[in-house]
Amino acid sequence: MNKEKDDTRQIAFEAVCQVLERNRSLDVVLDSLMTRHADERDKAAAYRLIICVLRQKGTLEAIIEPLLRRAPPQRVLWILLLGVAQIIFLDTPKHAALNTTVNLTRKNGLAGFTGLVNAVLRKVVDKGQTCLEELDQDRLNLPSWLWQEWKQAGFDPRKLAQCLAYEVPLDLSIKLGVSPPVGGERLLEGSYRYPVGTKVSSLSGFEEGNFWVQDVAASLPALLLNVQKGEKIADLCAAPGGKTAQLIVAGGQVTAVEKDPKRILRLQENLKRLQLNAEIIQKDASKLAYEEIFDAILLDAPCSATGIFRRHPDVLHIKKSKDINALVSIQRQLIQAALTYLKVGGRLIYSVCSLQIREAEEQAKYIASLPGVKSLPFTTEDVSFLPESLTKEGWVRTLPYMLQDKGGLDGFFIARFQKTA
Ligand SMILES: C[S@@+](CC[C@H](N)C(=O)[O-])C[C@H]1O[C@@H](n2cnc3c(N)ncnc32)[C@H](O)[C@@H]1O
Repeated sequence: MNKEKDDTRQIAFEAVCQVLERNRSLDVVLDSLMTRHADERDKAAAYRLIICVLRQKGTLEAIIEPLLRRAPPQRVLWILLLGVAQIIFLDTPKHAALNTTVNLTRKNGLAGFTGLVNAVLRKVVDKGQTCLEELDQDRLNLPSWLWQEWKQAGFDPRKLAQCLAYEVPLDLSIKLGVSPPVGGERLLEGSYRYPVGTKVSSLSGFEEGNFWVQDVAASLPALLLNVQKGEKIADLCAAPGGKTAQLIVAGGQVTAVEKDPKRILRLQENLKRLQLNAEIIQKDASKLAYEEIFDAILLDAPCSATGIFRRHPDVLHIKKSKDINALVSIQRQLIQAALTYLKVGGRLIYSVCSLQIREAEEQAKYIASLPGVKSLPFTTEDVSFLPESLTKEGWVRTLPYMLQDKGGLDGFFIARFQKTA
């Protein structure tokens, strides 16, 4: 690919195509696309544009739709989304947004649509802001199935959608006995928050492996396992390893299991940087030959990841309601396997970064209904830092609009059980 073609907007366009047409996760897409770009500022600009389109997709479409006489080819629509995002939400000078979007149309074999793109964007420059004020952006930016399911779950979908409007701060988990980099706010034992835009690799102590990036909500499952020194712990779905690191730091002898060969490399790299050791096994965690050997198990199960939509707005578009049932059955296989590997008397934490009750609250009820298992409810002391996350059943349910005055947190569900027989 030549340099001229390979610019910020081209990268954003290709990323948007891959996410929206092929349902690929943005992280995976960026891993390959961003390596083409050496310039850090260009990468940051491309990322900002992609995230904006994915967060505001419903709103952007509603601005564009009345300006079109008929639906254009899908790729022209993606190009329009990129152009309108720059005009309405980003600080791109309007003439630059217009010219570069028209060029993008031409460069991608859609020269027959440059007139249309130009005309639509001119109208958006004139009337876009007025049009924006009349739209229900919250409703538009969430797919209706998520709005419905979140409402039925008792969450406030409007407040959840509003979380898309804010940039997200950086949370670090800090190794025991190490001073956190300056400028952070302590949220929890070992978890510090840094202002929006902080670059982790620029913080002192990064090379030394003093800390790792992990949303404060994501640090709760391992924390709540309450590892005692020397306990034999399994982390069954481990990569990229944020929770594995916590379990090791807490004093556990950790076996980290991960099925995905690429993700296991990241787990290995992360533990290496942090100078932490675990037994690492690349395998399907539901198919291990263990029996009653672990004192405690963390099952941070694969899930729809709808709870992390603020940093990963691609989940709003690539996950569909019908995907959840398949995940529920994988989660159940992992739950059953985990209970086999656990000693009698041992603890199991089940967690998901999902806001879907089928993957969370209903799975906790399922686990509690299994023979030889009892629920170990959490108490207010367990979650004194965020008491509103404690449910009446004794589960922990964090929602992105909790801790709002400090910048919110990811949506997690965490439940604790004991194997009794
Ligand atoms: C929610 S992520 C785990 C995040 C991780 N616990 C952390 O804190 O960094 C779920 C992980 O489970 C892995 N996975 C999915 N199915 C699995 C299986 N059957 N056995 C082991 N790992 C699996 C996925 O590849 C993914 O890395």
